[in-house]
Amino acid sequence: MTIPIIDLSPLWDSSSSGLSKVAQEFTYAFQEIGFAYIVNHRVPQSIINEVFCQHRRFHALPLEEKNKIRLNQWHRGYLPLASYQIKSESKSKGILVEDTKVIVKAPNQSESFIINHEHFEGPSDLKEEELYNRFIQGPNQWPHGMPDFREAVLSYYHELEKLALELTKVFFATSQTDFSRFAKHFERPSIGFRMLHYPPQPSPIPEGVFGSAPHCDYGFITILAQDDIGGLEVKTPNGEWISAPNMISSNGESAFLINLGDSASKWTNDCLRATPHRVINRSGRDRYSIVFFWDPQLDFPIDTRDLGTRWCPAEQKPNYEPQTYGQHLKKLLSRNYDELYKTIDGTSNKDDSKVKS
Ligand SMILES: O=C(O)CCC(=O)C(=O)O
Ligand SMILES: [Fe+2]
Repeated sequence: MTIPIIDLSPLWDSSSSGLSKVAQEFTYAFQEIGFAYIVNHRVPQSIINEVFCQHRRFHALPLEEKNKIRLNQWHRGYLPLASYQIKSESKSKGILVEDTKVIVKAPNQSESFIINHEHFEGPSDLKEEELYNRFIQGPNQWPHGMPDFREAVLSYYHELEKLALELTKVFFATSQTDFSRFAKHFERPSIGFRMLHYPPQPSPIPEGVFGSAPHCDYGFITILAQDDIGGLEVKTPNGEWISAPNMISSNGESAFLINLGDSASKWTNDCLRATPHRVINRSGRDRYSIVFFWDPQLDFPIDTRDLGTRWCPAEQKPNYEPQTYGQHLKKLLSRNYDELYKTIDGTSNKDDSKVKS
């Protein structure tokens, strides 16, 4: 099984036939393997090159400097090497990740710089300080004295916002649902942005030690850029791990890899896959990647019925109870970052949205 390549060119002529063509390829990719390369994405290569250059600069800083912006309670800042361990129990059709609990023996062998969306959500009569106290709402942290870093990160981030919105339209086209009905939920999306550095893992690599342990993403659509080191692997529906290296398209530009998170899979009643993936850096060299998590607003209701009957016939009960995206995300994040969140939220981490049969 291979990861399909989706050419986005037909999208750019703004015709409905172009959207349908891409949506067809998207449906195939996400019903089958749950990952795809996208080419002709219109993100300038110069912006991609510059953000990777700044990414390397940031991670080359002394630890003491990076620790000045250590990850805060709003999930923004620097997350040091091997500081958290994945306990995700996410599941997508036919591919269980539960077994990862048994085999993950060490924290992730990576360090990250993380920012999230910079706007504040909630009732407009709340003061900004009050909004800061709400779940994952708060200011980003930036390294001191590195304006070029901030500029490069934000240029790339804004390009990916535009691309993600186009991919969202494709997602709704796969459901034969009109995007305009949902557009307001993506006016202030929840965005997670993570620049990961994976130092070489010392050989021999013990079983159960990962750069990134097997997991499914939590949210809606993920757009990944990576250097040419390799190490990302994707679990196919028959249980095989296949590698998903960087791909340079025929026009000389880097392709992006896209995948869906659990909330998109739940939304489509498990018809489109959120596929487990992992990173093991066997290369002997440093690996750098940039992950852009594009998710709806926190108060967005994830309800299969809203997508019509494409994924769940009217007479069938959907697999999940409706839930807001915030409820879904909070449970998954607090499970994997419990030390960080236990002070913020005393509620249960159990995912209780699955309909009991
Ligand atoms: O670094 C990568 O290639 C993948 C990272 C990843 O899967 C994640 O952060 O969710
Ligand atoms: Fe991931």
